[in-house]
Amino acid sequence: MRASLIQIAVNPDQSVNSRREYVGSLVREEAGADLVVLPELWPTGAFAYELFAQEAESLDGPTREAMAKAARDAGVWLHAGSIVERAADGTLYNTALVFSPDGELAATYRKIHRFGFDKGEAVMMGAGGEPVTVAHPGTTLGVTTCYDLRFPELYRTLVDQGAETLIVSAGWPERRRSHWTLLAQARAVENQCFVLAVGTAGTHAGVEQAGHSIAVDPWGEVLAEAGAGEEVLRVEFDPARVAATREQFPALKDRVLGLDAPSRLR
Ligand SMILES: NC(=O)CCC(=O)C(=O)O
Repeated sequence: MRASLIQIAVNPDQSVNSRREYVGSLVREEAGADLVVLPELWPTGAFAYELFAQEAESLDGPTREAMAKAARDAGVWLHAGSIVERAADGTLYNTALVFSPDGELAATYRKIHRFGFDKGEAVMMGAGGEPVTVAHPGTTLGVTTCYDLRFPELYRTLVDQGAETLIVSAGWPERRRSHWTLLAQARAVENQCFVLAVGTAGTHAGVEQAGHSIAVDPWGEVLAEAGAGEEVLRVEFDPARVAATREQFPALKDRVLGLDAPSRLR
């Protein structure tokens, strides 16, 4: 599998329309990859809350159109990051879009864990409720978005649904970069999966982004890591290593089920 993680610098001086065109051209340059992955909410930036209502779009909107065309032109599977989706009832969701190489929308995923720390996303957006896997011809993908990375139970559910390669499409701040790297490796080790985690670069809405997109193997080793700036991180991996790792060190077989009691913190 050849995967390209496109770490976009969300430049607030660029219009959303011109960023769509630009990102489409970056995807087209990855023709030949088996999978291309974009970060969370790259049209606006994940922390540009003041733009969410204005730039919200339906699942038939301009980002879908631009990314379907880019996937088709490049002939690639494309996880096109996420958009601010406006549902038919007016609710906003942070929704990831996955396209097959013919430009068909193969899957959507509404982010389940909304970022509540600064009250932005958790106040403005609805929560998704459906874990999503995608049957890519090379590997089963588990689709997750940014803050989800802190919640291991979602990843366990995806593994139970057959996920072998866990995607984390993010807009993660520099302030908590050590958590990003640590959690990406933890999700890989505990689930004996590949993790492909792509973030944004630059600064938007006053929040410096971490960059440092990362690919981790099922043993927790870092296969490739980006720097802080805009970059395409290209990585090759063999999905058969998931089954091999699980056979050689069968920790998942020793799970004790039924420990997921309701949280006392709620
Ligand atoms: N957009 C996000 O989900 C931000 C997550 C984050 O900053 C963190 O978990 O830390």
